[in-house]
Amino acid sequence: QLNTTFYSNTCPNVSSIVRTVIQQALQSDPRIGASLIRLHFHDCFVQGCDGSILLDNSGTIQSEKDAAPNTNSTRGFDVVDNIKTAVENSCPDVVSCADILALSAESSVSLAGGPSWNVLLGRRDSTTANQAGANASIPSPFESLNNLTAKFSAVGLNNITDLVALSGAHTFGRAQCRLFSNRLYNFSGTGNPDPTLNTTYLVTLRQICPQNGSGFVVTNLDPTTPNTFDNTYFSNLQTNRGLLQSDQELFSTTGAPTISIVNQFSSNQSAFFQSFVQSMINMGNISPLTGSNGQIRSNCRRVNGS
Ligand code: HEM
Ligand SMILES: [Ca+2]
Ligand SMILES: [Ca+2]
Repeated sequence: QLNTTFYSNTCPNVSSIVRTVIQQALQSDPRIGASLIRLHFHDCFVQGCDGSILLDNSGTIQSEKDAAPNTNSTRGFDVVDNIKTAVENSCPDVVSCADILALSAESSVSLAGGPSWNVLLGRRDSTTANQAGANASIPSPFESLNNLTAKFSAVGLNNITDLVALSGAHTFGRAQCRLFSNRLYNFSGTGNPDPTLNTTYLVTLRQICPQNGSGFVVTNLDPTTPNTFDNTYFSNLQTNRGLLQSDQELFSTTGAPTISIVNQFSSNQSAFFQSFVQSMINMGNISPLTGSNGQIRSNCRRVNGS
C-alpha cells in the first residue's frame, strides 16, 4: 500500500530536506538521530505508524508523550517541528508527520554510518492518540524475552529476527540509570548484581549510577561505539555488555532462538544491516492510515482545526 515514490510529484526533495535538518541538529546534539528513530518505533507500536506520538495534550487528546515509556524519556519533538516547518516551506500540506518520522529514522541511521534504504511512504496522520495503548504496547526494559517477543508479535512482528535486528538500534543513543540500575545492586531481590552483567562494565556503571544518585543521569547504550550505527551492540552482548536487561536477554536467555541471531549479526555486519533494513520496513508497515483515512496535519502536535 505504501510506496517509495509517493511524493515524487508533490514533494520530490522531501528526503533531502529531512536529512539536511537532521544533519544540522547533529552538529549540536550527537544523540538526536537515536532519539528520532526511537520516536518512529514508539509511534508504530501504538495505533500503527500514524504520528499519534506527536500529538500534544488538548481537550480531546491524552498525549502518548505522558505514557510511562515516553515521559521524561522520548525527545526530539522540537527537531520534528523543525523538519515539518522546512518541509511545509517547500511543499505545503502534502507530507504527513508519520512519514516524517519514517524518513527521519532512515536519515538518522545512514548519517550515523548505518545502511540507507528507500523508505516506503504514503502514511497519513491520526486524529487520535492512545496513551493507555502506549503504556500497554511499548516493551519495557524489565521484561522477559518471552514478553518482548509477545509485544512484537502483537503488532505483527512475528519473526524473532525482527526483535533482534531492531534491538540493534541500541547501537547508538543513551539510557537513564533508572532504567537499568536494578541490575547493578539488587537484581530481582537477590542483593547482588545481575549475574549476566560483565563485572568490569558493572564497576563503570556503578560509578555512573551510584545507589543514591539521580536516576535521570544517562549513559551510552553501546559502550564501544556510542554514536556509530554498527554491529558492536551484538559483540557487546557476547561479552555481557548489554546495558538494559532486555538487551542482554537476547543472548543470555538459556536456549533462546535469539542467541544464534546475535552471533550471526556480531560476526557479519552486512547481515545485520540487511536484516535491520527489512525489519525497519516491516515496522514501518504497521497499520498505516492511507487513502482518505486520517489527515495531513499542518502542525505535528495538533489535529487540524483544533
Ligand atoms: C526490544 C524492546 C525495546 C526495549 C525494551 C527498549 C527500551 C529502551 C529504553 C529503556 C531506552 C532508554 C530510554 C531512556 O533512558 O530514556 C531506549 C532507548 C533507545 N531505544 Fe529502545 N527499546 C526497545 C526496542 C527499540 C527499537 C525497536 C528501536 C528502534 C528501532 C529502539 C531504539 C532506541 C534508541 C535509538 C534509543 C536511544 C534514544 C536516545 O538516546 O534518545 N529501541 N530503549
Ligand atoms: Ca502511532
Ligand atoms: Ca555503535
